[in-house]
Amino acid sequence: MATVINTKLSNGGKKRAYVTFLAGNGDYVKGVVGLAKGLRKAKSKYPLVVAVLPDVPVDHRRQLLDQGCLVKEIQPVCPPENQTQFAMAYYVLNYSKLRIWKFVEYSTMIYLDGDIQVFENIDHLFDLPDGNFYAVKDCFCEKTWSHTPQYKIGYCQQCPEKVTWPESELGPKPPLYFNAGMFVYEPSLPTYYNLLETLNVVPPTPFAEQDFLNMYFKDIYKPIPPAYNLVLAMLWRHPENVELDKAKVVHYCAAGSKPWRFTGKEENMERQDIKMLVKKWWDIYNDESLDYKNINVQDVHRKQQTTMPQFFTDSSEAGVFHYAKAPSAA
Ligand SMILES: O=c1ccn([C@@H]2O[C@H](COP(=O)(O)OP(=O)(O)O[C@H]3O[C@H](CO)[C@H](O)[C@H](O)[C@H]3O)[C@@H](O)[C@H]2O)c(=O)[nH]1
Ligand SMILES: O[C@H]1[C@H](O)[C@@H](O)[C@H](O)[C@@H](O)[C@H]1O
Ligand SMILES: [Mn+2]
Repeated sequence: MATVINTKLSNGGKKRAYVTFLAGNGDYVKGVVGLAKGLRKAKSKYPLVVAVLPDVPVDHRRQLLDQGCLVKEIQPVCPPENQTQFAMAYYVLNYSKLRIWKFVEYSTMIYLDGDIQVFENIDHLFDLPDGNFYAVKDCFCEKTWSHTPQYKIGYCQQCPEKVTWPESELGPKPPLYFNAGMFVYEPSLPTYYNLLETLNVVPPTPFAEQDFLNMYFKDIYKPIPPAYNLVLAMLWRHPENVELDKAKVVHYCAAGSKPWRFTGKEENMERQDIKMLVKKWWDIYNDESLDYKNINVQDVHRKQQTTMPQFFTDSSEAGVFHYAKAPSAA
């Protein structure tokens, strides 16, 4: 049976979509293609919007359109000039993710990093009550966190009882901190403009927009279970908090774990659970039956009408794109 992608995306007048982010001409496009196919395999009812920076080449955009994604170009967002050392040099790019708050044609969106795979349907997260910011608690135990007091004293919010937070020396315990590779949010123009204004007066920090979003949404942040964003380091840092067979969403964020670059040589990458998860990612990526063109083959009428790649052409302000039909690749 053909899976019907709900291009009207509505639920009682509310439009919903998944959204990811793509920058550059490197290999992250593979991650996004894999994600589009994973969402299809999980029978997600809602489409995947890809917010692309202008430097994403045409042939990569084409691959995404061919996978049924909605491609929307966004302009880069740059933090104020500063000497900050980002945990990874490229994290500065991720401030551009803030543009997804202006996708107000949708009432609720689920953001997913390109190095995430969805193995089970998570559409029910769209039904969570409005007014909150939902995401999974991060872990502070990997070396990328070595700049933080948490790392230095061995404190992690995943096991807060192990090391007591030294309030007298470091002040009040820090608020819960989420991983920004996956979150449920409501696009909003007032929030969008306020995010950008606030960014201009806040110095950049090592985890870039992840730190910034944590600061900005700390009062409305509601943690959701780790099954909705399994940060791989949890497997060796906090195995007691992980139920691997229940993980619906896996985030290949540990050093050396990106499936499309996987060599198995980096620390922890020889683990059986990691190799199994990398294989599961490849099984989806290589599964031609999950390609958009094959999924829609039985729905001839709909194919004629709506499966043509949709190009977005700028018609209002920079970065806001509306689509126009373009010739089919099929
Ligand atoms: O060259 C690149 C680099 C990144 N990305 C996009 O940016 C996302 C974030 O990059 P990573 O997945 O490599 O980052 P991590 O998962 O290691 O980092 C974590 O911290 C980051 C801090 O900037 C972000 O918040 C990110 O969402 C969060 O999961 C990628 O998934 C991808 O969607 C690209 O498209 N091209
Ligand atoms: O938020 C971070 C980020 O996703 C890193 O890339 C990952 O290595 C860390 O484990 C995680 O805590
Ligand atoms: Mn990631």
